[in-house]
Amino acid sequence: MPHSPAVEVRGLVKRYDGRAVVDGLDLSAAAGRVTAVLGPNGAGKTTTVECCEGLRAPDGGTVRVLGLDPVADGAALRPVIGVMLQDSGLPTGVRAREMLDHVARMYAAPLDTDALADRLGLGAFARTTVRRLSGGQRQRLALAVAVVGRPRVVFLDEPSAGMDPQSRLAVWELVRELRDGGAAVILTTHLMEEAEDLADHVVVVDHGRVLAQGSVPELLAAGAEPQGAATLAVHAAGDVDPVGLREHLGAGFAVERRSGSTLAVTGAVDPATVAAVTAWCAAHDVLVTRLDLGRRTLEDVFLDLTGRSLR
Ligand SMILES: Nc1ncnc2c1ncn2[C@@H]1O[C@H](COP(=O)(O)OP(=O)(O)OP(=O)(O)O)[C@@H](O)[C@H]1O
Repeated sequence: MPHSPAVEVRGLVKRYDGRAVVDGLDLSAAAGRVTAVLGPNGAGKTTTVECCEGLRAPDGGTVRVLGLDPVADGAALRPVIGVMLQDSGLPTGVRAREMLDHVARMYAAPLDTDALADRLGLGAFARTTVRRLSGGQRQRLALAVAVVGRPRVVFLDEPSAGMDPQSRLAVWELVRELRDGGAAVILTTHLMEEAEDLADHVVVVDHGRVLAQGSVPELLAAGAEPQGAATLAVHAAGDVDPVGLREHLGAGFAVERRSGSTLAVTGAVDPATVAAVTAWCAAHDVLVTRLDLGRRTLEDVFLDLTGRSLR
């Protein structure tokens, strides 16, 4: 029998003030898989996820979670889904640990709250009210609350936003365990590293539509450089002028700014190109701190698909 997806979204439309912020979006997420939804600010990720959670009613299309309609069948779904909202959504006057224990009591077979609190480091702020938690602490509590009921489907909206590196690693480990335990995990993120590390399936959305989807290797392969071309990332200690370097390298090379001090040189990069780049940098008193050849990242694919301008 074919395996039906845990979450299936077909032709989803959601309008605000007559404007479609989700505009015919298709998405499916399987059990035992992490599905990452990526997209620029305002792309429609949260709106899509909130339609799956039953928090918003679609204006068009269908959403099914474990075969049920999240709005009409909300009561049946609530015990088997876990939700971590972007703004945590937790009541602010309750102490952190009391909140977790209270939610745990609502489920038939919750996780051991001592162990969960321990691994997410909640002990340090167990008696602090939600209102007084730092952003990262609140995120950790919201994640614990989302998973304590052993959900079959977990929605995590930017789960590691604002977290320190230690917390992020703990979150990633927990997400992998949920997946390995058979849950369908759907997460939104702006962290390409998070998607590369965790996701079995990546869905890139913009303007409320899916631009591309697949595994990370599939997306990287689909956006590969033309035959013979490669990208050399030039990381420098200070600002680098892409126009000057492009003129120095001549026709056949494109030079783009990736961030203030990183340039991407694309073309038929050979040893002479690398020498020309470092010679130009030396002549302009630019200290090169790192050179990376070739490895296209998910961020490259994302920027190619969604453009480089701010929204
Ligand atoms: N309740 C609302 N009323 C009106 N507009 C809304 C409402 N909720 C969301 N929007 C608009 O819908 C669009 C999509 O928002 P959404 O939160 O889904 O984007 P997102 O991809 O999650 O963005 P981000 O990465 O910034 O979290 C935005 O332009 C937003 O302003």
